[in-house]
Amino acid sequence: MALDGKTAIVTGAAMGIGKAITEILLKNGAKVAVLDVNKVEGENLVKDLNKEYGADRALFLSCNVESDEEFKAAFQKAAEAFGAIDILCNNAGILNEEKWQDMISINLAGVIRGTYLALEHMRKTNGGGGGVIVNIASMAGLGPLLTCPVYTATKHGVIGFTRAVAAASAASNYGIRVNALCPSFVGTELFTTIEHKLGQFAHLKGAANQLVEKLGVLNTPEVAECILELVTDETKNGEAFMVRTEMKGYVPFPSLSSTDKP
Ligand SMILES: NC(=O)C1=CN([C@@H]2O[C@H](COP(=O)(O)OP(=O)(O)OC[C@H]3O[C@@H](n4cnc5c(N)ncnc54)[C@H](O)[C@@H]3O)[C@@H](O)[C@H]2O)C=CC1
Ligand SMILES: CC/C=C\C[C@H](O)/C=C/C=C\C=C\C=C\C(=O)[C@@H](O)C/C=C\CCC(=O)O
Repeated sequence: MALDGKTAIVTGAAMGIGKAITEILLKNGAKVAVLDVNKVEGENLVKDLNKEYGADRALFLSCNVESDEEFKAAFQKAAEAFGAIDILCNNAGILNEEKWQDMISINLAGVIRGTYLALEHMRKTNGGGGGVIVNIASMAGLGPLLTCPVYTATKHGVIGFTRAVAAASAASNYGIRVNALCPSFVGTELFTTIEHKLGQFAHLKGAANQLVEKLGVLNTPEVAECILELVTDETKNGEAFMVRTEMKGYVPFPSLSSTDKP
């Protein structure tokens, strides 16, 4: 899928990984709607991006992914401004084990909400042009992060939802691919402020620090490169792509097909 002339929505795009995703999509010719709850950061970013990439290439839309109305309105405004939507990156997420209900609401329900809205706008069986959705999960969606059980649960949920909806979209001829990205640690505000956001298992932070030592810390452009691969490779649907400092690749899952022997 070439990105020239394509249009994208990125959630949680005012900073961190979402900002890097926005930049790589713009660099490759797409127009991007930057959705975020942080109006100041979002508006400033879009001002700078439009100076760098050309007027009206980026659009800021204030949107909390927890709100059906705000998300719906943002999709509508982006579609009106750009003509259609081809790409959605469900990136908005938080890590705060003390506010675990908020994490479920943003990290998992927000991804489901965004995906279902995108299916309505983009599916070929509803007059749309098809497209691609990338959900930002985490390596914590593949295995347990001891200090963060609820964060781990939300990211496992994102991967399960992504795989199921991808298969359902293909079986329904929607023309929409859905994939998940699973980065290890990335040097953003979410990562650098973690110490203050651990809940009852904060005493295990030594183990988390050892994991950081072992896995290292990615930078946001490295993560954005992987998004580009998931967006442009039209052979990929229902995949989880893991990226770590020393390796990256598609994650194998056990086959549970009824034709397989146990
Ligand atoms: N930083 C890391 O180590 C890793 C992060 N991730 C995931 O990547 C995604 C982005 O994380 P980072 O860039 O690191 O975080 P960040 O904290 O640097 O940026 C998150 C952005 O999302 C926005 N946001 C938060 N709640 C929102 C809501 N309810 N609605 C709309 N926007 C909202 C924030 O205002 C901010 O601009 C998250 O889903 C996170 O779980 C995955 C693996 C590693
Ligand atoms: C402190 C949390 C900061 C950011 C959250 C973010 O989403 C990053 C997560 C990064 C790593 C997740 C690790 C998951 C660990 C597991 O799956 C463990 O069960 C296995 C641990 C290590 C495997 C390394 C290896 O030996 O190859």
